[in-house]
Amino acid sequence: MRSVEEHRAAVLALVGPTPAQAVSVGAALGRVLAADVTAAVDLPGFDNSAMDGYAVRAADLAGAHESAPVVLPVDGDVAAGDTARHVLATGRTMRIMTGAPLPDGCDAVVPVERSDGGADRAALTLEPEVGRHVRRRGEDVRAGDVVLPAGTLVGPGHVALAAAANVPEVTVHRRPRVTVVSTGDELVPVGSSLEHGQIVDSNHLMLRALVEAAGAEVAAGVHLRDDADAVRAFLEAPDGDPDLVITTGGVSMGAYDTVKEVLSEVGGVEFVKVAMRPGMPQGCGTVAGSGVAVVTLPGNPVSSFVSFHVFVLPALRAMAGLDPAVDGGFEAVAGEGWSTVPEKLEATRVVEEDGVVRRSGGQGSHMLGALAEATALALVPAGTEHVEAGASVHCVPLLGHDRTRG
Ligand SMILES: Nc1nc2c(c(=O)[nH]1)N[C@H]1C(S)=C(S)[C@@H](COP(=O)(O)OP(=O)(O)OC[C@H]3O[C@@H](n4cnc5c(N)ncnc54)[C@H](O)[C@@H]3O)O[C@H]1N2
Ligand code: MOO
Repeated sequence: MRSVEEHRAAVLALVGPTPAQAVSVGAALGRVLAADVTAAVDLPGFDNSAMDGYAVRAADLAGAHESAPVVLPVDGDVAAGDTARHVLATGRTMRIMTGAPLPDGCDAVVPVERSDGGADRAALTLEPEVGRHVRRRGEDVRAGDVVLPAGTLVGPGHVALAAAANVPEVTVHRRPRVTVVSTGDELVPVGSSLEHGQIVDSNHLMLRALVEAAGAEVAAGVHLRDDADAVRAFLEAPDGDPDLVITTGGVSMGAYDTVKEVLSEVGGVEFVKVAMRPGMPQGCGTVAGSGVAVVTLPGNPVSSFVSFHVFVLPALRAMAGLDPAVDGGFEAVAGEGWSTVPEKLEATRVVEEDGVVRRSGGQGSHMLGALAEATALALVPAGTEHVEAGASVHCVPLLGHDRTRG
């Protein structure tokens, strides 16, 4: 049997980073920078006031105090957005608002709270030091600084910084494009009236949701019956011009396991047993002839879900320009004991709260009822028969519950 690491490496070998493209900074959320972002302007762009108050020359307020105000004539206002260049004369003040450019000659700001609020003459009760309540040009960022390095997964704060640095477009990796294929004669669309033996094609919607939750794009989605010709025709020329095709179902030992049957015949895709539970039957490769990269996931819903996290997610990260090895893994304490199979790595679906994990109900690979509550996978290594209550277990967060991916 192949180890989890070996199969993950085989899947990763199929893919590489997607090409770079320019996008407007406002559309960069969730994308990975393919090039450094360099500030076009200083931040702040000009010396400005941190307070609503009075622009002053600090030396004019020597000795000012609550009990000994210094009264200065007010030479008008400077508001945020005022583009005029004002000059502050010695022995005078101007009312100034937060973010407004400092008049030439001004070296401090007295907050309005330390005044009588006068508009023509103001009594000021603070003796400020030079620089008090002043935000200096370039104190945060200098024009020409690399503010975001290539490889950054763009979050809201990164969008804000690039925009403030007056960078209208950034270069990012194209979102990985994934075509999702579900297979099986028993499957019908959600909302159908179910005949005996039929089930809803939930993996299809589940895998689409996982692809999107991973920040990738669903290039196309299709359900195929267990018809070898239809499966062959689709996999040789899949819809959506995808970077990767993921299939679910039809990879085990059954008489109608069409994906395995067809791709074994076409060639280029290897079908293996991986020492993992759930998710033992797996396949991956490039379809001979077309060169389409395919990862074939098992059909059992929980197996498919777990396999996506363990094998497909690292590949999507690599395609997006991220480090595939970063998985947000964390150590937790088992809040209860449970048995596992010693021959395989067991991906127990768990609920994590305050660093303590418990199983999320039944662990059967068909049990979506128990899966939905899970927040993480506890990865119990092969060789373990029982996880003892109180033991430390290594966990990875499920998509939507990630804490430290990036
Ligand atoms: N004789 C053996 N039988 C099985 C083995 C084995 O080693 N020897 N392995 C078992 C394991 S482990 C798994 S996992 C499954 C994998 O089977 P397939 O990938 O071939 O999947 P199917 O047979 O098509 O379906 C399995 C199961 O999942 C349901 N299913 C399939 N697709 C969907 C979907 N899109 N949405 C919802 N549910 C789906 C399907 O109805 C079956 O119940 O094989 C075991 N058997
Ligand atoms: O591995 Mo299957 O994936 O155990 O149900």
